Amino acid sequence: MSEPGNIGGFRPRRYRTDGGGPDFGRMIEALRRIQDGITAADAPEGVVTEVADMLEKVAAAVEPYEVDEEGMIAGRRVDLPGRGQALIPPLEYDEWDEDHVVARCSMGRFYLGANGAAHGGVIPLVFDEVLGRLANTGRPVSRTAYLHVNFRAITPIDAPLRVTGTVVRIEGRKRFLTAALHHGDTLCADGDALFVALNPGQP
Ligand SMILES: CCCCCCCCCC(=O)SCCNC(=O)CCNC(=O)[C@H](O)C(C)(C)COP(=O)(O)OP(=O)(O)OC[C@H]1O[C@@H](n2cnc3c(N)ncnc32)[C@H](O)[C@@H]1OP(=O)(O)O
Repeated sequence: MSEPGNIGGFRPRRYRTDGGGPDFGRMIEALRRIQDGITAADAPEGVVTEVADMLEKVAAAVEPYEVDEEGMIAGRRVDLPGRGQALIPPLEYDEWDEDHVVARCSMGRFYLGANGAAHGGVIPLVFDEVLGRLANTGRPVSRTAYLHVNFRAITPIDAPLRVTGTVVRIEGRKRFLTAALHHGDTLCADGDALFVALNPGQP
């Protein structure tokens, strides 16, 4: 798999891989475990109080190191699952070029909607993430103008999922892409999106 370090027109330092600094990946993995664990737990009062105390200490430990967006690590570590951003399911990329992408992920309890199915809002999040990165691979930066999603079957949590994305065509500033999400042979969701390349000065 080849994955560009400098995507689209974003400033090069915005996207980074491990530079040998602090183990940010380990911290985000721990945070993902906390998200899943707390979501899944029905703990007794003493444990809830103890965990709340610990989490307040965790928050207090990192808050002095807040930086502005330009200096952030989360969301910019393209070598980490989900770019090191705990909102995004931990996507791992198997294939990547300027025309298509194939990724894997499994969504934990944090992403549960109900009855074993992933929350419906997570699927557009996954598609926007995968298609956004694909749309901007080797091209000037674009943003999502629309993203249409069809929910074809429930997306199970704690199960291996496959996400594919394809660039269908490009017309000037407009990039049309499609996405699909499978569990085994089951098509769980598909979608199509328009990304529009930004004009100078557009945020
Ligand atoms: C490693 C890092 C990877 C990062 C991955 C994450 C990527 C995530 C990507 C995102 O989620 S971005 C956040 C969500 N999207 C936004 O916030 C975008 C908000 N909208 C905008 O900023 C503007 O609407 C946009 C830049 C998309 C377009 O505005 P413009 O004023 O530049 O475009 P304009 O209105 O001139 O339209 C350009 C063309 O697109 C067409 N168009 C625009 N919006 C459309 C729409 N919604 N539906 C259909 N066509 C649309 C429009 O008709 C026109 O077609 P023609 O050139 O053929 O005339």
